[in-house]
Amino acid sequence: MTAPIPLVVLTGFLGSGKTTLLNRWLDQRGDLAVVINELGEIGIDKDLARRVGAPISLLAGGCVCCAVQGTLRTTLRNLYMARAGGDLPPFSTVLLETTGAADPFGVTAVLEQDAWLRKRFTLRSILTTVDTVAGEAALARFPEALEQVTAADQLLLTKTDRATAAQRGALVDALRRLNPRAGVDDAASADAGLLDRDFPRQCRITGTLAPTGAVATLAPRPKRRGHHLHPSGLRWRGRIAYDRLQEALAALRAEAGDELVRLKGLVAIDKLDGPLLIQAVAGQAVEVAPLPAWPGGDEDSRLVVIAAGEDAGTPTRWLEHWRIYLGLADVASA
Ligand SMILES: Nc1nc2c(ncn2[C@@H]2O[C@H](COP(=O)(O)OP(=O)(O)OP(=O)(O)O)[C@@H](O)[C@H]2O)c(=O)[nH]1
Repeated sequence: MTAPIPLVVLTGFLGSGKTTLLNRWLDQRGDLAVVINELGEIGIDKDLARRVGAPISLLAGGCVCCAVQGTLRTTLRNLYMARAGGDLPPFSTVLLETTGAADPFGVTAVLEQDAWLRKRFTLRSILTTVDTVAGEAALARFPEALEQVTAADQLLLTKTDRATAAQRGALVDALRRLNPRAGVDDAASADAGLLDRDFPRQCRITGTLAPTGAVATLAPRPKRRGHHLHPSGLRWRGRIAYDRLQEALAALRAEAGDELVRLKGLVAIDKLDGPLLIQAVAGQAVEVAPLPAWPGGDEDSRLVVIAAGEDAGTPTRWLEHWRIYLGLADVASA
C-alpha cells in the first residue's frame, strides 16, 4: 500500500478568515484536494473557493465534528478511491476546512475510529485561524472558539491589518496561555508550505511523544454539550435594488443584535451582472463586494445567517422577516 495521504485540518471560529486563507493557498499550489464543511444546507463557501483545478468536495448541513461525521468518512473514501483509480490527479494532501463552529477533535476522531481510513490517511496538522480583532471576545463567549484554539498545532492570526498592537499583544498572551504547545504566527506570512510541515504529537493517554502522523493529542478538552450556534439559509430568484438591500441588512442587524454571529450571501442586484458578495462578522461592519460573475454556476441569490443562543429557530425567523421585508415571493428553497 502507498504511504498514507496527509490530512490538514483548517479550522477557526466563524468569520475568522479560513476561506480567505484557503484561497491564497489554492493560488500557491495545485496539488491539494479540498473538503469544505458548511454548517447549513445552503452553501456559499464552496462557490467562493478558487477554481484552480483542485478537487473540491462539500460537506453541508452540519458540523463535520458531529452531524456529518459519516459523510466525511464517505468523502475521504471517495477521494482515496478516485485518486487510486486515476479519476483525480494524484493530490499530495487533503485540506479540510471545517465550519467555524466545529470541534476539531470530532474530525480527528473520524480518523482514529475508522480502521480503513487510518491506514490511508494521516492527520498532519490542525491549523487554527484567530481573528485578531474579535478573537478574545469569541474565546470568552464561545466554547467552540476555545476548542479550536486548544486543538491547534499552529495558530494563525488574521485581520492583523485592522488590529491595534495592544489587541494583538493581549490575544497572543491569551493564546499562549490556552495552548502553550502551538506556534503563533500571522496568517499573512503563512504560505502554503505550512501544509507540508509535520508537528510532534503527544498521546492523549500516556502523554508520550508519538511519531508525527499519529492522531492523538494531549490538549485539554473544554466541555460543551451540543452547539449553541444555529444556521439558517434562504434562497431566492429575482433582483433587489442596492438601497433596498442596505435597508434590509440594517433591519436584520437591528433585529438580531449580538445574536447574529455570521452573515454571508450572494445577492442579485439591479444593474449588476454578477452577484454582490455580502459578509458580516459579529461586531464588525458589513462588507459588500460586487463579483464579476456568479461563482460555481449557481445563480440563485442566497443568504446564510448563524445565530448564537438556545433557540435553533431564531435565524429562520430572521430570514422570514427578511423575505417579507423584501417581498421575496419566489423562494426556491429555504
Ligand atoms: N481586513 C481583513 N479582512 C479579512 C482578513 N481575512 C478575512 N477577512 C474578511 O473576514 C470575513 C470573513 O472571512 P472568511 O475567509 O470568509 O472567514 P471564514 O472563517 O472562512 O468564515 P466562515 O466559513 O463563515 O466561518 C470576510 O469579509 C473577509 O474578507 C484579513 O486578514 N484582513
